[in-house]
Amino acid sequence: MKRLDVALGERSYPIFIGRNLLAQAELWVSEIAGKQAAVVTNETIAPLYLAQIRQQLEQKEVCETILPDGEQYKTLETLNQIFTDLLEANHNRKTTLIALGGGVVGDMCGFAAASYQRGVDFIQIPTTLLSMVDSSVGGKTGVNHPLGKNMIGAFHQPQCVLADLSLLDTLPEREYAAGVAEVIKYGLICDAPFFDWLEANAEKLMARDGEVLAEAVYRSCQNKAEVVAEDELESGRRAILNLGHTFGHAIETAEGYGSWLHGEAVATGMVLALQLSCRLGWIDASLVERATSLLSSCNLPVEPPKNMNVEQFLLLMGRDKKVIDGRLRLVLLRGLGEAVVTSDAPEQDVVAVLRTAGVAP
Ligand SMILES: NC(=O)c1ccc[n+]([C@@H]2O[C@H](COP(=O)([O-])OP(=O)(O)OC[C@H]3O[C@@H](n4cnc5c(N)ncnc54)[C@H](O)[C@@H]3O)[C@@H](O)[C@H]2O)c1
Ligand SMILES: O=C(O)C(=O)C[C@@H](O)[C@H](O)[C@H](O)COP(=O)(O)O
Ligand SMILES: [Zn+2]
Repeated sequence: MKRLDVALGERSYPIFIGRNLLAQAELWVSEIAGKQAAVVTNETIAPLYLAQIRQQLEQKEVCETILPDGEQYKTLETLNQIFTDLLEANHNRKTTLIALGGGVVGDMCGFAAASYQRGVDFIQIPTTLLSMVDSSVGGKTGVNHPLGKNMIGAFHQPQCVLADLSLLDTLPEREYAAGVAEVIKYGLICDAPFFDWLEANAEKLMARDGEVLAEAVYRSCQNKAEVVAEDELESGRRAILNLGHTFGHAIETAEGYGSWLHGEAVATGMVLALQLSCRLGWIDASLVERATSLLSSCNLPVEPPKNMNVEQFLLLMGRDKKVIDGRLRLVLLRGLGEAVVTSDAPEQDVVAVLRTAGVAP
């Protein structure tokens, strides 16, 4: 088992990474300060792992919420189910919420924890690769709105993150690949040696080789923890974690949340962001090719959907949370491992990149 710490002063917390960690109560049950705990999970994960959680929480007064499964349920309406269950079970401000699931459950449980009785503790037990390497770390929580992705939410840090790699044994291939997109993101934005290592180990990573997987999760969390520690509330540098997301969120929103997985939309979004960086003369075409080929070899899409047009992209990208004074702010690369947040990309170049990628006007 390996441990990393997210250094945020009094909000600091550990990330534990290893196999068979659920059974190690000293790592996470010890973080529950009171006698009440509430598990939030979904209908797919509950039959797989809820019994193991219950076993560890025998001494606690436990409330359970089992959400419907899917990005399309990451909404304010579904969130209310958590509040209703907590209130019916008389949970007070000393309760601790436990997110057992992927990024959807984690983001919703985290937002419930941020807002239930004005804020209670929560623990992240991520069950997907994506949630282990990204969404469980850093305290971004929230839900989608039909008009935009993650538009309602709060920053709320967990008490700890338990990344139990054995839970990935049941994760479907397509979901696993979606997580790999966010892993590759770290190499591109801030860790060139990690990108080189991923190129060399892509086959083993996709085969879920134990050592390679553990290293990929560790390096990803380390990179994310460093960025978050520097800029918890995204007033500056943290936005680099959004590489590909302005394009990607537009795809997810246009497709109605769910037909494109988040990681898939980010993969395509990163390719578009790199193509734009290249068009502006900031990176070589060879880097765009390397990234595209790595993402492709990990079974990720690298071309935008054929049913979206440029107008739709620009409308949805215009609602991105990074927009200031009506100007798009994009995460682009100045080199491998050198992401920048910029409003210097002219709209005509964004349009040209989309058109070259086959998007209709
Ligand atoms: N807060 C953040 O910083 C952050 C970062 C990245 C992504 N996100 C959000 O995370 C979400 C995507 O997360 P995700 O990719 O984990 O998707 P997800 O939560 O929808 O989970 C993917 C699918 O896998 C199933 N599943 C989960 N764990 C499983 C397991 N161990 N075995 C079998 N099936 C399992 C789920 O039920 C679901 O059907 C998006 O909403 C995205 O916006 C948030
Ligand atoms: O932690 C962050 O910061 C990120 O941007 C990580 C992203 O991978 C993640 O998808 C996040 O939810 C996007 O946040 P948003 O603020 O662009 O909605
Ligand atoms: Zn993301």
